[in-house]
Amino acid sequence: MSNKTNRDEKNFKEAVLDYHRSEPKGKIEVVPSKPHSSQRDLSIAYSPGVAIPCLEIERDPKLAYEYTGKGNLVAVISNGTAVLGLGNIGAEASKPVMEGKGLLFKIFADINVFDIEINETDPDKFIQIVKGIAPTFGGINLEDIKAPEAFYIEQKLKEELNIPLMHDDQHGTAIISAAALINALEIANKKIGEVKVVINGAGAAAIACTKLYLELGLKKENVLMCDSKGIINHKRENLTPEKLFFVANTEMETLADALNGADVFIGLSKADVMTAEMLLTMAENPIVFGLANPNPEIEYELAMETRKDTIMATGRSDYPNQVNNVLGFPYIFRGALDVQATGINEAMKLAAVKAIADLAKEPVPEAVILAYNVKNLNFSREYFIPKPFDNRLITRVSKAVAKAAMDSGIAGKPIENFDDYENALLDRMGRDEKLIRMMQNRARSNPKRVTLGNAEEYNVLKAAQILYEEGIAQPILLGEKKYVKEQMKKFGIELDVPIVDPMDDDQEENRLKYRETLWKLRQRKGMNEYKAKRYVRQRDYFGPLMLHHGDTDALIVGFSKNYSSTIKPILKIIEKEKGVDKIASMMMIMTEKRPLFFADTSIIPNPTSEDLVNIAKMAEMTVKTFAIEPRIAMLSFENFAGISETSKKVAKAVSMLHEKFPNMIVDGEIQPDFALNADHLSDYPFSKLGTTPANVFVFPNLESANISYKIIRGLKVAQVVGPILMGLKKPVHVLQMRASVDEIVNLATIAVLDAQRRENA
Ligand SMILES: NC(=O)C1=CN([C@@H]2O[C@H](COP(=O)(O)OP(=O)(O)OC[C@H]3O[C@@H](n4cnc5c(N)ncnc54)[C@H](OP(=O)(O)O)[C@@H]3O)[C@@H](O)[C@H]2O)C=CC1
Ligand SMILES: CC(=O)C(=O)O
Ligand SMILES: [Mg+2]
Repeated sequence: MSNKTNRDEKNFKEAVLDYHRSEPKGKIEVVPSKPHSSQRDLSIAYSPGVAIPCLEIERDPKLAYEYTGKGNLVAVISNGTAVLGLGNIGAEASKPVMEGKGLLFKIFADINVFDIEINETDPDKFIQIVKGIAPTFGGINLEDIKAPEAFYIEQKLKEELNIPLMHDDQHGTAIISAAALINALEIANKKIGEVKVVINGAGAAAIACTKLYLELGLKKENVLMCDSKGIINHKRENLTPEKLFFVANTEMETLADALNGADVFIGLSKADVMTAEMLLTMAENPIVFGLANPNPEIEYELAMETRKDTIMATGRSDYPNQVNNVLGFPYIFRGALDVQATGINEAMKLAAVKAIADLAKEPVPEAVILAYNVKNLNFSREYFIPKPFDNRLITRVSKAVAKAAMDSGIAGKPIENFDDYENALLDRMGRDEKLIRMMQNRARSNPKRVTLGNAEEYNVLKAAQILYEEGIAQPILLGEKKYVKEQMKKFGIELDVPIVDPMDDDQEENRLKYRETLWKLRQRKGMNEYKAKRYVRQRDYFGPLMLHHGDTDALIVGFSKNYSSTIKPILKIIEKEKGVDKIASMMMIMTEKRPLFFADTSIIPNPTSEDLVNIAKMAEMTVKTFAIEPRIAMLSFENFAGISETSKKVAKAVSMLHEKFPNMIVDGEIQPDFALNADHLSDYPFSKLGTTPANVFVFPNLESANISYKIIRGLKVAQVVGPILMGLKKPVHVLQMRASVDEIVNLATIAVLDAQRRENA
């Protein structure tokens, strides 16, 4: 080991210990979930009030799910006999792992955990203890208990308890590795029914994994299983029933023998037991899962150096394809708890395998790509299993598991509406993407052609891929064809959509048509035919002209140019809507609770009262497109006082709005914190806003609007969508410079809805 590696390891060790000992020590704590500040609160939370739910539960034990936290509480229980790959280190020493699991349950699936380390190695006594504490919990996750005791313990407890219970090292590992195996086989172009598989390890994880692979089609005669003594063959004596099941009729003895010609190696044993020489003897495109923790059976670098065609997964987060049960247990328990399943059966496990395997083939959201600091993730040798921070796992896996529990008849409380359930899952995780999802669903019902400018840029290409694959829009890429294709290749983005290059020969007809139009539109504004001919070869003009002619339904531009130079050609070509004097723009701010809309954020520097009236009216109409009732606050830095010049301007706009549009919910001038707060609003009973907080903010000038949303964007406290251009006859929107992939996808989605609205108008 080099000095550098030594130093890195030492630093890492210190960092890990610091993390664990910093206050509050450990990784999880108990937090009250109900009010507790008054004497009355305490008399309800505890005696005497608490006796009432106690008696209710005595009458009907199922009511424990109603009146206590049981339904969302899982016990993570170990006796410390097979902790990671560290072996029998004892109950107390296993506590950091169990607390860690508690943390993962909470952050990934909002499940509360008590970690319980039991100092008992006798299986029957252990079972008795777990049974004794079971009433506390909605589910039980057994962890790091050594084989063969683990099989007996789990089996007995499953028979005796009727809550979701799973030994995660067995089934969690089986589920995730099976999903990875299905996908790795697809990449290797091999069939599960034909491959030769070597399983190294014959413990809890290995036995359960292999059994699940058999259910998926693996042939038992194609399996060679090895334990610490070598291949489990017919010559071996004193085998446990679990090992006996896998006895192979072979004279071969060693792992090296077994691997000769094998297609797949699954390591669930110990670090470094597989050598480069062994790997060299495997069949082509060898699938190598080195899953021992913390270090795999063969180091990733060594495997890849030895054979370039290796398709590899490990249990580690620092290499591609991490097979870790964190991809499964939070979501499997979430789904099982939510339907009050009486167990975790094969149907639920298989549903989880499929959901996880399928997810790896879908385009990866930008948030995940950013979390892993990579350029792109596409289904490939380097990515065939979803990443732990993929926030789609909760909806995909939990839904699949809950549904399987219902279909297989073990759900105590079936889910009535899976769309509502999906929303509840997302709400639980505090990710308010509901509106975006609703918008995307509506876009999908009638996807429109959306032309994306600057198509050579990665973010634009990635956004186009998502829009296309998710069926939100039919993207058209506007850019230099050759370069766009090169970039697609470079980023591994495969996308079969039209690429429009204004310079290309195949655009000659359009160039002529657009030249004529541009000249006619602008001939009294200094445009001559020669200039028009030149301009139509520029994308800034070509895109708006496509839109003008209906050769695209919507246009998204501006990724790499500033707003004002991007918007100029648009305004020369696309007319304003009837009755609109000045166009304006609006940002949608996706706060945790609900969306807010800010206008005008980028067009009218110092609006007059009349301008503010128009901005409010256009904002009202646009917000209605999202099926949201607009409640408009006309902002200032005073509340209904009209003292400063700014407030006077706003107050005048408000009185014009009240007179012209008596049904509009609009008032001011008001400060934003008052407009957002029901208590503060109640001080102004005369206001049209009543006591329901406003959701649309019309700012007194561009500076305040622009600065406000940029603070939010910069702080990353809420997703910002827009700017949504208001007042033009056609759906065209200008991106913020260097917009993120999500921002482009969201704005394109809005453009599709805009196009749909105009089609239906
Ligand atoms: N990546 C992941 O998600 C997961 C990884 N794991 C890892 O899998 C490993 C096993 O865990 P688990 O099944 O719970 O533990 P067990 O104690 O139940 O099983 C360990 C198995 O490994 C075998 N073994 C030990 N040394 C060797 C060797 N040199 N060659 C072949 N086999 C050997 C043992 O053989 P014998 O029977 O002869 O004692 C035993 O069968 C651990 O490293 C663990 O970290 C586990 C769960 C999830
Ligand atoms: C990941 C896990 O559960 C283990 O290594 O034991
Ligand atoms: Mg474990």
